[in-house]
Amino acid sequence: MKGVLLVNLGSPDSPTAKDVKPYLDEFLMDERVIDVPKWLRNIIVRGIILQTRPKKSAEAYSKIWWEEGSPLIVISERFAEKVKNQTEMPVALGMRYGSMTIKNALQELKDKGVDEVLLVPLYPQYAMSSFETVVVKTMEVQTAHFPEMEITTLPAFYNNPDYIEVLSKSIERGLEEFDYDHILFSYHGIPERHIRKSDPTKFHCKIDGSCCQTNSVAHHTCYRHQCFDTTEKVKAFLGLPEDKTSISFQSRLPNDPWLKPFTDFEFERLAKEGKTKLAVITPAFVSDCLETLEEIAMEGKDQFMEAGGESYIHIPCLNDNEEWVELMAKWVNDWQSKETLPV
Ligand SMILES: C=CC1=C(C)c2cc3[nH]c(cc4nc(cc5[nH]c(cc1n2)c(C)c5CCC(=O)O)C(CCC(=O)O)=C4C)c(C)c3C=C
Ligand SMILES: [Fe+2]
Ligand SMILES: [Fe+2]
Repeated sequence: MKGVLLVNLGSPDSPTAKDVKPYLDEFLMDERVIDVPKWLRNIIVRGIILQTRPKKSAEAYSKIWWEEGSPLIVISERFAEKVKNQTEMPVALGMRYGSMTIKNALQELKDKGVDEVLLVPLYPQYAMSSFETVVVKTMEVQTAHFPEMEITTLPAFYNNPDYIEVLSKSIERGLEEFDYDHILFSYHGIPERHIRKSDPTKFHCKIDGSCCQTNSVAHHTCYRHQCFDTTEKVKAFLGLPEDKTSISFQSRLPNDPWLKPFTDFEFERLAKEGKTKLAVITPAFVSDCLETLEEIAMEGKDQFMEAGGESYIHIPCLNDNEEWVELMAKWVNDWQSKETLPV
């Protein structure tokens, strides 16, 4: 029998340093996130980052935590529940890190008689630190515990026309009541090195896109160009003028070169250039989370206003929006009945 496994990033169990620490330990000790030899990762993560970050992160999580729990988890659960209502197949939800494990989710599917699974990493763009680690972890769990299960992965949907339409319409709704003079597309950053590592052509990512024009693998452009592609397609769908939009990358750790321009620097640049009414969208995330609710909606607003901005909104992610649920249900049901996957 066929079934669906939705996987998102995960969150700590509570917004306390005690629970944030083991969560960050699992996250940052992932070799696809901090991609250095294990001995060095140990020193960087356990010897340096985990000494101070859990307290700081716990404070940030406290600001956005809901009564029901982590926004990312609660939203993902609502989304999964709605998708469940639109398909005959069993649907389970797992997280790459934290206590809602992929293993438990696969067990839930197995208990319902599932032996053919459609794995849906809940990331529009393909990065080794997001999409790829979900796939690798799921395959490891499958090999170790569920060898009889067959797993198929839904590809990154960053440029799928139906996804672009659903995303664009949600942005349009978000902009209805807001008189903007600029829209910033802020994507999660990654170290530049990750682009080179997961760029299928193994060349440096080039601004004109010539680095990654091949269809030989599932993610036929690098993460950075997938972000550009999502942006360009939304701009085309909504007819947004070139001079009213730009792209940036948020969230970074010190020491490595990360993708530029940085979102926080862009807030200052835009305000100084006289773009004082700013709308920010975050299309690397399908559900709102710490990175959108705290870093963009709260901190970002303060940074922009302090730099001279007059008005600011963060347009929510797709979350459990009906059109997004319907699209996901269409994708999974097409896989069930016709064996087709979105392209
Ligand atoms: C959109 C996809 C994501 C990519 C790519 C990604 C890469 C990446 N992230 C870190 C470090 C941290 N990220 C943190 C939070 C976080 N990251 C994503 C998504 C991607 N990360 C989400 C959805 C979230 C929010 C989780 C939530 O519970 O709401 C954090 C934890 C918070 C903090 O301390 O700031 C860290 C740390 C790295 C190093 C990286 C690529 C190398
Ligand atoms: Fe992250
Ligand atoms: Fe590229």
